[in-house]
Amino acid sequence: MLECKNLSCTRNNKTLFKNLSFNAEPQSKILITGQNGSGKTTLIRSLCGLLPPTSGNIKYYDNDIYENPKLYTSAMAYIGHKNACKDNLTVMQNIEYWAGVRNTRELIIAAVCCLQLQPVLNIRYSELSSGWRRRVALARLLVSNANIWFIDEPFCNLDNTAYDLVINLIKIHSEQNDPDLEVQIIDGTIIRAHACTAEYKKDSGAQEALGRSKDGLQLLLIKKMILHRLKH
Ligand SMILES: Nc1ncnc2c1ncn2[C@@H]1O[C@H](COP(=O)(O)OP(=O)(O)OP(=O)(O)O)[C@@H](O)[C@H]1O
Repeated sequence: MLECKNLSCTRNNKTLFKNLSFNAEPQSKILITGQNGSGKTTLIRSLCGLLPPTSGNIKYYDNDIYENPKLYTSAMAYIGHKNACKDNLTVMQNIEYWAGVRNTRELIIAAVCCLQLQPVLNIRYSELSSGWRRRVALARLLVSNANIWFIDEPFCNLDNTAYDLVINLIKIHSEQNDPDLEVQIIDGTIIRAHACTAEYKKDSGAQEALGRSKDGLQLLLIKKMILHRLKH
């Protein structure tokens, strides 16, 4: 589904990654690990179509995502470091706005339930704590109805409850069938990609709330600093 060939990226005369190739099939999960500054966010932004790699190409169902971005843009959702929410809107208004952009109003309830946003729906985004802000941003994954999720540090600022909710979302999105693919960046230049297995906690009802939106959900790419939390 997503085919990456010989990706390289140089920034400020420093090679961040070189000749990185991997394929991501539906239902796969890719975990990107590496030291601070090694290029994880840069790689994700390249895969999202936001930062062309120095060389190599990325194809989504045989379409180069930089030459033919339209199909790809509507097929993926990206949650970066910045939550990209509107300060002056309430939580509900933010979610409604995203659903309006994607024409997915029928997914609003599932998104609210899955992130358990009911207590803050009428609060202005600017008045929320960091953890709640992150939860609101993650709700965008659900209303996007995207095949591919890119999440940069998904667990940043989350408490244990929210952490479990996000693990559930990841599990449901990828249907937990296939082994993960782990891409590791070491010392900024050495790249390896291999299969690994992540164990997830038992789900706690989120699946039911997500039922209607499940069909379109297939692949997840995450950058994570705390790999061991998924494995233990
Ligand atoms: N806008 C930019 N312009 C130039 N260089 C940048 C820019 N953003 C990041 N860099 C550089 O690219 C390198 C990789 O940064 P990146 O944010 O991809 O790393 P990371 O692995 O995600 O780091 P962290 O774990 O700290 O979030 C760093 O050396 C950084 O200084």
